[in-house]
Amino acid sequence: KEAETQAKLANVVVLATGGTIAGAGASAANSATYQAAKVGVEQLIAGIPELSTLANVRGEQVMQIASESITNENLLQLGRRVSELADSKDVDGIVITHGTDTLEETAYFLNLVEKTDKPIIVVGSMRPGTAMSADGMLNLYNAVAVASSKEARGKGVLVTLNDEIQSGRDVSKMINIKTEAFKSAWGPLGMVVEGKSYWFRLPAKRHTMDSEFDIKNIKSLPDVEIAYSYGNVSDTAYKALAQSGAKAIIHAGTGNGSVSSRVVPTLQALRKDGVQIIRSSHVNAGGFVLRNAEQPDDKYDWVVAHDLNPQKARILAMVALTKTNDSKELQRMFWEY
Ligand SMILES: NC(=O)C[C@H](N)C(=O)O
Repeated sequence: KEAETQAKLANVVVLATGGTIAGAGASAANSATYQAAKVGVEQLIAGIPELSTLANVRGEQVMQIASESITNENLLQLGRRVSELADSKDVDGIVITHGTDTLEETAYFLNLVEKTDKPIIVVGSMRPGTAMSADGMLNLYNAVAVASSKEARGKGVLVTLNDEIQSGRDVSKMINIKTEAFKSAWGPLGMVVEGKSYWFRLPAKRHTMDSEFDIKNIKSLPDVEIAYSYGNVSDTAYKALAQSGAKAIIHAGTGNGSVSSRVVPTLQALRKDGVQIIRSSHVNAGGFVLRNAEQPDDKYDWVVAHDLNPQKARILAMVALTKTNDSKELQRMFWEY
């Protein structure tokens, strides 16, 4: 009987990378002061016996780090492991436990490069498991529920926190002290309640199966850096980043990606030297940058990131640059993904 139930359940692999969801604090009152990346994947899974009613779950510790320290090498390592598992007929869904600081970057990266329609869910938590009212347990339970469901197939990489199912492309960490931390300017795709998912909308941008990028063809990622803009900004950071070898600079601009007149001549010169200039916005609730609005992008041969925030624009620029260095092609990709 037990073997029969097991055979019917989906096979879900939990790839653990660290973060607060694997964090531990000195006391239950420590919701904000703790060490990330302390608890191993086996302990995380064992802490939620109810997972066994959702799926046959097994864990793998891919790395054990706080996500602010993730490198391009880590991204590639994780991406390759996800791809191997997705290719296996014994795996129905993949969950990645991850720190929340760069969770949106990893989720978007996987959304671009994984050629599979199997569910890939990235999950984190805002409080360590040792804290009162820790959120990781339910977030992980929800992630496994979504990963084991047929309805999650073909919807791109998803993120489950705070009972919501978000698109890995759109979602961003908006606040660092609430469990309601992850938002998308365009709204969640659905909700998970008591292990069941309820869907309301679908992602419109190209992803996974429909993407022209494939982790199997990516050997390394080029250097793409971000420069932050504000009143009285100087061109020092832009110049230094270019000098250190950046192939593209994401301008984390004010408002609609506007560029200070103090910086425009430098960005024009850098573009002439071959550096791609990509205008994004750091406004909090979601930027929306349009070509030739605010700056003459056609004339300067710059690219706009549209609604991608600077950190997501960096991910797409790196992946795109593995295929092309043509600014028109880059712009096409920024509209399509
Ligand atoms: N809530 C978290 O997971 C934050 C942590 N610094 C991390 O990203 O690993």
